[in-house]
Amino acid sequence: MAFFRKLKDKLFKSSSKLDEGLEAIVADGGEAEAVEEVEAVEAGMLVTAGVGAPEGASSEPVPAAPEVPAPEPELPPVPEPEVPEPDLPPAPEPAPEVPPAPGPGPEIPEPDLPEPEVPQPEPDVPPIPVPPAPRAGEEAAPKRAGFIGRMLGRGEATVVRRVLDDDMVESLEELLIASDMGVDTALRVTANMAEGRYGRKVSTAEIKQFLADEITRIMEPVARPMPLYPTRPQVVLVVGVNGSGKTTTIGKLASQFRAAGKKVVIAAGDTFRAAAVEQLQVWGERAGVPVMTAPEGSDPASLAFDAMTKAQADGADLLMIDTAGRLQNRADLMEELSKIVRVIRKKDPDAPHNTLLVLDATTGQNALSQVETFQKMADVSGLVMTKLDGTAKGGVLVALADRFGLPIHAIGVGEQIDDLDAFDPREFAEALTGAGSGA
Ligand SMILES: Nc1nc2c(ncn2[C@@H]2O[C@H](COP(=O)(O)OP(=O)(O)OP(=O)(O)O)[C@@H](O)[C@H]2O)c(=O)[nH]1
Repeated sequence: MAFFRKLKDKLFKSSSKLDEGLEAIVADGGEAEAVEEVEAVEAGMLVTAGVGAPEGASSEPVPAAPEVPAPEPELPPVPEPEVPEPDLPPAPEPAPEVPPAPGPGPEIPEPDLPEPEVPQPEPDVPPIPVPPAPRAGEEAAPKRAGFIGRMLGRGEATVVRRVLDDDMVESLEELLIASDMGVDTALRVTANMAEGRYGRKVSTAEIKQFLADEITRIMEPVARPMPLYPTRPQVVLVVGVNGSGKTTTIGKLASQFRAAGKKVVIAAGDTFRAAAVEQLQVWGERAGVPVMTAPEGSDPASLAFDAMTKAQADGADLLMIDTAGRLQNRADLMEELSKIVRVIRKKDPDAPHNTLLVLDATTGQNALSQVETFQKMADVSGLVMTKLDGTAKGGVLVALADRFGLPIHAIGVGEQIDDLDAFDPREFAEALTGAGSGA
């Protein structure tokens, strides 16, 4: 899917941060297992040594890691080195030139494990990329390098798996909090994900998929495009703090609505800054949509009223009203927003039909307080999250969905006119966690 690829490419910062963090967590205390042992574990034939699986845990099958071939139920519970692996490419042996595996992914070979804790020198093996900032007490990178190094040396197919226990859950919580998911949401996501899986061995690929599934579950109810009504004009008020991307979003939306055959009018409600009006005019030109303006410093509520009158007279389908960026702690500016709403309701008591709050993903947790404040002032009906490209804070979207349940109509992933798309929870979750990336 083209957009998925685009989103994955553009969400690289969040994704790589989570990717690397998850790999480090699994590697820290994880053990390399031969692929056939993994198969056996997935088929429910092996019991994790030293860890008592809680009652009920074994009743839930562990989803197969994407890179692992189908289970072979007839295998004995102990890995048999002599079991052939016809579908594996012959491993170069030794393979010093093989670059270090970036993930637990197409993992490397090792039938005669386990004896993982015996560190072996690997003078000829290139160093593994060090995962980011290990948390206090973690020594993920060195351990992982040892394993992978030995695996590379042997050229045999293995996957690193770690028992899902309290320590691992705690590390996952910290990682999700660091990705701006917020404490409450991070705790809920990890708890739900771990439920029924305690005591099981999981690979990075599986953890990513479990997380993506849980995030998708939270996000699905809020993924709704902006509703269109038969009312003419449907008034769309666009609000948000300075620089959140309101003007850009209006330009992108206007372009899409126009392409869908809608007659659109834009009102440049930021009458305080001449530059803002000019910027909107540029977007109007790009989108092929007229932009109504008012002299600098004039009352934005008055412009909104005039724009309503014109849009009604012209039979426009949509009137999109830009507003000045306002900080949520500026009571005077927030009051001015209320005035715009009061005035346009003189023309249509149901207006605005949509109040879009545009949030900049890079502001992280501050987005939560912005929603709270704007909800009080402007009865927000939906969200647009911009600048998801290139931020490590994409997790805030999960927190927003979890806490407010407001519809997310669209996400911005760039500055170009077509860099706005419908919000797809599955694609977002997989892009955020790196699931399905082969790791
Ligand atoms: N990378 C990226 N940049 C964006 C996105 N959306 C908007 N921008 C950029 O963010 C900056 C601010 O966008 P504007 O649309 O001017 O924001 P605004 O909310 O209208 O700003 P004010 O009028 O100051 O309140 C511009 O440089 C945009 O190009 C996005 O999805 N991704």
